[in-house]
Amino acid sequence: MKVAKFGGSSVADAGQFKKVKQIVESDAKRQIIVVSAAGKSVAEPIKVTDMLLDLEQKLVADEDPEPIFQAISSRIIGIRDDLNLNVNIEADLDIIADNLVNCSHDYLISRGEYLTAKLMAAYLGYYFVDAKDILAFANDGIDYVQSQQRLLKVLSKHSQLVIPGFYGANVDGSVHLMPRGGSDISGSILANLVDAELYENWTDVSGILMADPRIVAHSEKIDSLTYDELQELSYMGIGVFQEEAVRPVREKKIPTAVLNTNHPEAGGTMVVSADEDKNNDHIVTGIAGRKDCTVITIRKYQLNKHLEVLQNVLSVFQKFNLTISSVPSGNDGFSFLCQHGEVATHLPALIAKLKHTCGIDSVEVNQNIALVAAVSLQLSRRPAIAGKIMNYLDNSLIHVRFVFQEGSDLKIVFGVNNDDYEKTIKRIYRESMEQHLKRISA
Ligand SMILES: Nc1ncnc2c1ncn2[C@@H]1O[C@H](COP(=O)(O)OP(=O)(O)O)[C@@H](O)[C@H]1O
Ligand SMILES: N[C@@H](CC(=O)OP(=O)(O)O)C(=O)O
Repeated sequence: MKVAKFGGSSVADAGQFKKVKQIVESDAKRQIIVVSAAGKSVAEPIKVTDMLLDLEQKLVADEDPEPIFQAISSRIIGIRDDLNLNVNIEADLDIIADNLVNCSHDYLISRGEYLTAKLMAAYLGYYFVDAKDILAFANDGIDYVQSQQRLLKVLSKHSQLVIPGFYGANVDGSVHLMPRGGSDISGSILANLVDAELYENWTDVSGILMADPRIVAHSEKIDSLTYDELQELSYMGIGVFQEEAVRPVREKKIPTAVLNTNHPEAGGTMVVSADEDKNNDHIVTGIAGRKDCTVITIRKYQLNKHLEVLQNVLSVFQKFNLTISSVPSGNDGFSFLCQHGEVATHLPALIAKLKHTCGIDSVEVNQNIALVAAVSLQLSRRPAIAGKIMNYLDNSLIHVRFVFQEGSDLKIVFGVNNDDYEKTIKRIYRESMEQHLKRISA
């Protein structure tokens, strides 16, 4: 059995639905279909999920939600009518409208997936199952045992299912929403639950590219990479596969393919375990990064002898509810990396608290920093690669503010100024491709 997840771009309109149907019907093993909410297309500049978020804003601001609700409804009804489907989707829209005022955030934002899956099930002639009746979430994440029991029960009666992505249910039965891009996670969990022979993640690019195609035009495709490499790339920000979607497939070593709904014939990227990976001749497997980081460096003379200071500092970060990664910077210092958007409003209060309650000698803040990571299994085997990349950047006059290697040595991260972000990615890409071409022609 195969689990196939189709992203928002693959279900953006009736034309995309037709492509999905062709793909699904070309392989009888594609029995579990997961869909995102209708996403962007040439004619539709906004994802339904973002329209729902706008709708929620209107409700919070006590403004009239009707125009956005109508826009969402006409998009969904438009797909239904273009496909000549006999589905009373108005009944579902009425229920959502009735619930608007009192419903939870998770319920409202998940309705794009719910409605899109209803249409897809009717179009494919598959059985619709609500994700909240399958994916059970407890406090510490997905409950695999309960979710599997529920899924197998449905599968014993219906062998072809469409399930909305992006949500499941809490213990009390209410909707549990996943992070943005979460349909990838739903598909991956479902693949785990049925021990799928393949998890297919259908999107609008022919696989995972070595670098973001919006930065490096005609970037080389990664033919295969390991779960760990994908995890690192996703963590660093490649949008094509949600970071939390790696674990469920890795746990059961389920081969995972990233494929293009618009060009199924083009092939894609295979994600496999390290012992099956064939992509050993690139010095860098992929490059990813993100802008707008804030680096907060604390210093304390002989910090290694005063670990209680670090403990105090960490508890301050915890109080402000910040997601951080931390890096030792020399004997007496420690740097904490945060996303600017998350830390900006708290910065003055955070700095004051760090200065006055933690027993540190100094605190320094650097903003507008971009992180760029080169990820490769080869980095752990050939440490000199890190030095080579540093050389390329130095030759390009890119000021590297700091470097660290982490993630079981699979990734080396360069901190550069925001303005150098694209240039850094392009430079690492160009040099690693040149090295690769030299190696294969030698
Ligand atoms: N390294 C990369 N390889 C492929 N796509 C990437 C990469 N980095 C960023 N992307 C972007 O991710 C997009 C696909 O993710 P997403 O928009 O979530 O698709 P979907 O709607 O199918 O879920 C691509 O259109 C591409 O612009
Ligand atoms: N619709 C949700 C979940 C999702 O996975 O979407 P997509 O597959 O289009 O990235 C979002 O926009 O975040």
